[in-house]
Amino acid sequence: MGGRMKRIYLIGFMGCGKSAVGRRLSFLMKLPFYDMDKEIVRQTGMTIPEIFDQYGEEHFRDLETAFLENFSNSRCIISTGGGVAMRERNRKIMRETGLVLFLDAPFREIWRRIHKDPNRPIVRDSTREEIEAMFKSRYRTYKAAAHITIRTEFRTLRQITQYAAFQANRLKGE
Ligand SMILES: Nc1ncnc2c1ncn2[C@@H]1O[C@H](COP(=O)(O)OP(=O)(O)O)[C@@H](O)[C@H]1O
Ligand SMILES: O=C(O)C1=C[C@@H](OP(=O)(O)O)[C@@H](O)[C@H](O)C1
Ligand SMILES: [Mg+2]
Repeated sequence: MGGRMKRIYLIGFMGCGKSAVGRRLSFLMKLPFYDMDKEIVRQTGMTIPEIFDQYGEEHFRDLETAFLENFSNSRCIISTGGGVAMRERNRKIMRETGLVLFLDAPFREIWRRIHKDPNRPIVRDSTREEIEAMFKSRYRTYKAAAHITIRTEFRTLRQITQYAAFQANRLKGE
C-alpha cells in the first residue's frame, strides 16, 4: 500500500459484519473507530432511509465519497457502508490511505442478518432474489478492492476481530 499503514478499512456486503467487527477491532487495537453510516447520520441529522427517500441514493453515494475525501484522522478503523467499495474513486482513496480488509460472508448468513432490518433502504425496497443478484454482482469488486479477504463463515466476531488485528499488525509498515 506504499508508506506506513495508516487506516484500516472494512469492506463487504450489507450484514457481513463491518460495523460489529470494526467496533471490536478498535477496542482491541486501541484505535479510534468511525462507522461511515453513523458519521453521515451525525453530519446530516438524518437517518439512512431518510437520506435515500428525500435526496435519493446518488446523493448518499456523494456523501460517502465526501466523507472519504475530507477525512483527516490517520491511524483509525473505518467501517464502510456496503456500497462504498463500488466507486472507483472511493477504492483509490482507501487503498492509498490504508489497509483494506474484505469480510467475506455467505449470502444465506447475510440474508438472515439483514432481511428484517428497516434501516437498510436497499433491503427494504428489494426482494431476496434482487439482493442475492446484487451480492453476486458486487462480490468480485470487493475482492479486487481488498488487500486481504477474511472468510467469516463459522467464525465468531471475536475470532474475526483477532484475525483482522493479526493481519493489520503483520502488514504494518509495509
Ligand atoms: N461472524 C458473526 N457472528 C455472529 N454475528 C455476526 C457476525 N458478523 C456479523 N454479525 C451480526 O450481524 C449483524 C449485522 O452486522 P453488521 O456489523 O451491522 O454488518 P455490516 O455493518 O457489514 O452491515 C449484527 O447484529 C452483527 O452483530
Ligand atoms: O450496501 C449498500 O449499498 C448499503 C449498505 C449500508 O451499510 P452496511 O453495509 O453497514 O449495512 C448503508 O450504507 C446503506 O444502507 C447502503
Ligand atoms: Mg454497518
